[in-house]
Amino acid sequence: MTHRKLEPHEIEQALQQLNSAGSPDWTLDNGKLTKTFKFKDFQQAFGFMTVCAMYAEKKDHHPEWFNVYSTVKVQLTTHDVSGISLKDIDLAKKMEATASRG
Ligand SMILES: C[C@H](O)[C@H](O)[C@H]1CNC2=NC(N)=NC(=O)C2=N1
Repeated sequence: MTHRKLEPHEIEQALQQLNSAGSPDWTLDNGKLTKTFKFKDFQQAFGFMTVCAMYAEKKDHHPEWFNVYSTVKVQLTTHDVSGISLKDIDLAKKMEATASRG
């Protein structure tokens, strides 16, 4: 997995890809790949976080996130490169797949 800091046009392309499947929820917010996931209840939200946490640990790439009941706001960035890398895109894709699986 690449560590290179992505160029703005590459991030734009990745955002379009991430959003093409569903609603245009992924944005670049303060230099971070951001989305607020809404679930049915806390159990669904925490189940999502559990799956993503194990994936993050396996990949050694960890999200910033904020959970209130059924809402999980995630902010992805790569500290190593002070920006967005393919690691963030990969984690975002995993989060999409996990959330849509329910
Ligand atoms: C030492 C360890 O590999 C690094 O600190 C990893 C851990 N998790 C990480 N997570 C994120 N989001 N960015 C990083 O640069 C990062 N680096």
